Amino acid sequence: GWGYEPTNGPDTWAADFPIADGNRQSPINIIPKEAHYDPSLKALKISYDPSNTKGILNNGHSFQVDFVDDTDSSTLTGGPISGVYRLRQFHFHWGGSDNRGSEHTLNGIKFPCELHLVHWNTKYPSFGEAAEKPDGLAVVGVFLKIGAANPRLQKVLDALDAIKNKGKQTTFANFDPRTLLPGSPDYWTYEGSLTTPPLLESVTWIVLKEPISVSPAQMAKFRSLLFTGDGEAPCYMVDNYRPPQPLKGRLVRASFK
Ligand SMILES: NS(=O)(=O)c1ccc(O)c(NC(=O)NCCCCO)c1
Ligand SMILES: [Zn+2]
Repeated sequence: GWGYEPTNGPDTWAADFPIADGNRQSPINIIPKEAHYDPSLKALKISYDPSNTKGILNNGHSFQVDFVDDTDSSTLTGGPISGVYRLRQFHFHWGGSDNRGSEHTLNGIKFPCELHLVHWNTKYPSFGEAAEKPDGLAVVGVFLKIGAANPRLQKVLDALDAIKNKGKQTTFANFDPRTLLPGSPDYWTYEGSLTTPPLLESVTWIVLKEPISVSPAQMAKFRSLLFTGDGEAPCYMVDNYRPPQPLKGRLVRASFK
């Protein structure tokens, strides 16, 4: 199956997922000077209920923290979206060293890690249905940059020892993903896709301007995970990022001047 190795990585995905060469693929390189300030863009309204936290899973491509999404208790509204989107999960992408790892880039600069908070439009009956619609998903992206240790990340990182291998999951409760967000509300937004197969063109991307911090030791925790299952030859989970894709005429809007 698909992955991030030379034999199954991003350059091979178009064979099984031809939409990889589509007109609204993600991620992209964001060039702030070429973004269009849109005064009609609203502030993001984020309201999460920590009691919705369901668990943490190594899915063989990243690890994700899953949320109960059968009610409107953890939602995203406002910003560039209409209606109510429910939080489904959050996950990360990262590099084998601090000079790479993010999916979106800023003026061609890669960050060591990128957080994705995945939400789906409640006008559709489920995440799966929404994922197939052009306005089905909204993903908030947050850059992580090397600096002081981030205490908000630590509870997530401390759970990784229990999910080292592909397919492992463990209990994870009462986590408020809001604590992972930076102070500034400023964002860029554009129409794009999932950054992993099936690469569905259903995502309104909302990439926050202000990064959050992560320390080198915390990055080493991310890199201690394995792509591989128990009993397989171990392969460290690193460089699980897709590089930027062609803009193909899309506008990137900014919520700030
Ligand atoms: N990186 S992303 O654009 O925020 C993103 C958000 C939600 C997703 O569902 C996926 N991709 C996905 O689920 N692929 C199916 C197999 C994954 C492991 O089970 C990617
Ligand atoms: Zn992602």
